[in-house]
Amino acid sequence: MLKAEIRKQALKNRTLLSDSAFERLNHQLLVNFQKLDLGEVKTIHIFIPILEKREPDTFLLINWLKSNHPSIKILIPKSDFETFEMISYVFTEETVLKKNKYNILEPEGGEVYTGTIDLVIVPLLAFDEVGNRVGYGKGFYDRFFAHNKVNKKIGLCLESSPYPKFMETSKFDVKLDACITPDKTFFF
Ligand SMILES: Nc1nc2c(c(=O)[nH]1)N(C=O)[C@@H](CNc1ccc(C(=O)N[C@@H](CCC(=O)O)C(=O)O)cc1)CN2
Ligand SMILES: Nc1ncnc2c1ncn2[C@@H]1O[C@H](COP(=O)(O)OP(=O)(O)OP(=O)(O)O)[C@@H](O)[C@H]1O
Repeated sequence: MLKAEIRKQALKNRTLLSDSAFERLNHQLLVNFQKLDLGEVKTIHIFIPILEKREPDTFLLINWLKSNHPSIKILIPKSDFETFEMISYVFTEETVLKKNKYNILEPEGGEVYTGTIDLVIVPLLAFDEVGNRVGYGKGFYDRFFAHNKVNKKIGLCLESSPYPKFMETSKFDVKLDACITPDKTFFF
């Protein structure tokens, strides 16, 4: 199956989820996220979800981090749709979020972070058995990994099974170290 077809199918599957199924899957993602060893982690880059598009509810993860790992610096992305690059902003109680034209909440002003990032949580539509990913297909995360120093990349996916290894890979594709799904976490 081509990535474009997988993307289409995964987007469709998401729209078919009932509210209660979506809530249950998000809770399971949180439980599996809580099992990660965050001992060495000082900075986490995490996306703010487009809940109306049924993206994994990372607010649950962010709130858990704030309560249980208050010393971890939380970074959120701001996208430039001309260059397809993302900039990292420090997410604090003072951060003002504003919707961009794609309905993504993004920081307005605040502190830009340019140092090493210990862990990036990556939004996924699907993934394969060796850690290749399918996102929206604009290459934001591939560019981000090419231009930033990142120690670990972990995907969040509402679908619990990997696809067979994608045949279609490009030199820009950066593999995940792990993928958290509602059923289990896969390590690659
Ligand atoms: N919540 C969230 N934030 C994120 C991402 C993401 O996947 N989820 N990104 C990950 O890259 C970056 C933004 N990437 C984007 C890539 C493509 C489109 C886009 O083309 N949207 C179209 C069609 C989307 C669709 O097929 O449903 C649209 O909304 O009209 C939007 C954002 C950074 N922030
Ligand atoms: N570092 C880079 N420089 C230039 N182009 C890039 C770079 N990284 C990725 N791209 C381009 O961006 C597009 C990404 O498509 P791909 O199907 O891999 O997206 P994806 O896996 O869904 O990823 P994402 O979630 O990052 O959008 C490809 O056309 C690729 O050539």
